[in-house]
Amino acid sequence: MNQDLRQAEMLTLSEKRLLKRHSRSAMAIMAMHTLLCVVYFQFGYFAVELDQGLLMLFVVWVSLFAYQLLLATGWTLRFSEPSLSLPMVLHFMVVFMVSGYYVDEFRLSVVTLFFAGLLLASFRLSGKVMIGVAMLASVAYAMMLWLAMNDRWVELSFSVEALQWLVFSMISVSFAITGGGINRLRDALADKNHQLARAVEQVREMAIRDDLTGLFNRRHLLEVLERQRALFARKGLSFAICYVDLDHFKQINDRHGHDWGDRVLRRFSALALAGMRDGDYFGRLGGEEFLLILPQSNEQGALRVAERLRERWREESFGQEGGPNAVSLSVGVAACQEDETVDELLNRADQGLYRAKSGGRNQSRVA
Ligand SMILES: Nc1nc2c(ncn2[C@@H]2O[C@H](COP(=O)(O)OP(=O)(O)OP(=O)(O)O)[C@@H](O)[C@H]2O)c(=O)[nH]1
Repeated sequence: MNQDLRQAEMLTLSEKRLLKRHSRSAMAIMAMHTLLCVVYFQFGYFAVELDQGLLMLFVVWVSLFAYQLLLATGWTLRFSEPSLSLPMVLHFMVVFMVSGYYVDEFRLSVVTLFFAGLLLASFRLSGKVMIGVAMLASVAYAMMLWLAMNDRWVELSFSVEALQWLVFSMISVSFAITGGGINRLRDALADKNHQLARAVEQVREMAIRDDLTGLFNRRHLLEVLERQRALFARKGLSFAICYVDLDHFKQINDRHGHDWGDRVLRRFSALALAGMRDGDYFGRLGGEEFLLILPQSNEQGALRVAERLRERWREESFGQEGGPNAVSLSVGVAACQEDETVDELLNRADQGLYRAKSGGRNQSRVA
């Protein structure tokens, strides 16, 4: 659970980083466009008055900063497409077409940066949406041209302007098609990453689980014990263990077959797991031996847990299904002592188990 939360947090963090990069690129494109317009204005090619031009600059940059702010705060993460690439590229389109209207001599050059916007959007938008945007841009260019022609018909050459429109439309569609390809590659890569992450998670699970029962395996139990041992040494958090062994298990295999032995092991695992407290650890050490690790427990508490498990297990019977009637268990209980190693603790619990076995089995003993 905690692992999932951590992963989700990391995903959100990397998504935030990507969004910041995305919005910085958008700002850079608009900054270049602004610079170009300012240069054309200086040389008298941008046909607006100074105050009108400043107002346009103000509107463009305020809206861009608002977009930047939404992205930087992570507010857009609630959307399925948090970079807002579609509104961004449409915003570029409107701005570039409006400036194109005012620059007759270099019209195509001021709308060229729209291709950079398309390329940026292609990291997020599907091929179909990209083609749609490119067609819309082509229509917007034609409308802008129609308005400019209406206003300044005598000065403009229809054939040159129409040719430039054609070039713009063709390049837009080409960018959209290439962008669609980039997008598909990105999706395939994301898919592969997802599969890889799942495979890593499966390998991790396989490394800590026992094949037959699905419980934690010996290696993981020893890791947990070392961790509990360190917590005890550092923070004084005590813990206890129950070393559990099914009685006369060899006879089950011998009389009822190995499959029945496996079935009993699985049934016992499920029963023990079902009765466990959150925060406790239960696993199979090997064969018919199991280990219960009880954080923040002393030996009396652990003894109660062991006895409860023994009682519940005694009520299980496989006789009606053709298996053994009742299988008892023996438990060795030990609480970790200061300066005791994990090996020493396990040995002590094993001694308790030995005493339970030699005392007639079907009982728990504290060591
Ligand atoms: N079915 C099955 N049997 C297993 C598995 N692992 C170990 N065993 C068997 O468990 C039996 C353990 O026998 P012993 O160690 O003599 O212990 P026991 O018969 O339970 O006797 P006590 O522990 O003294 O009560 C052996 O026959 C092993 O072959 C397993 O995964 N599946």
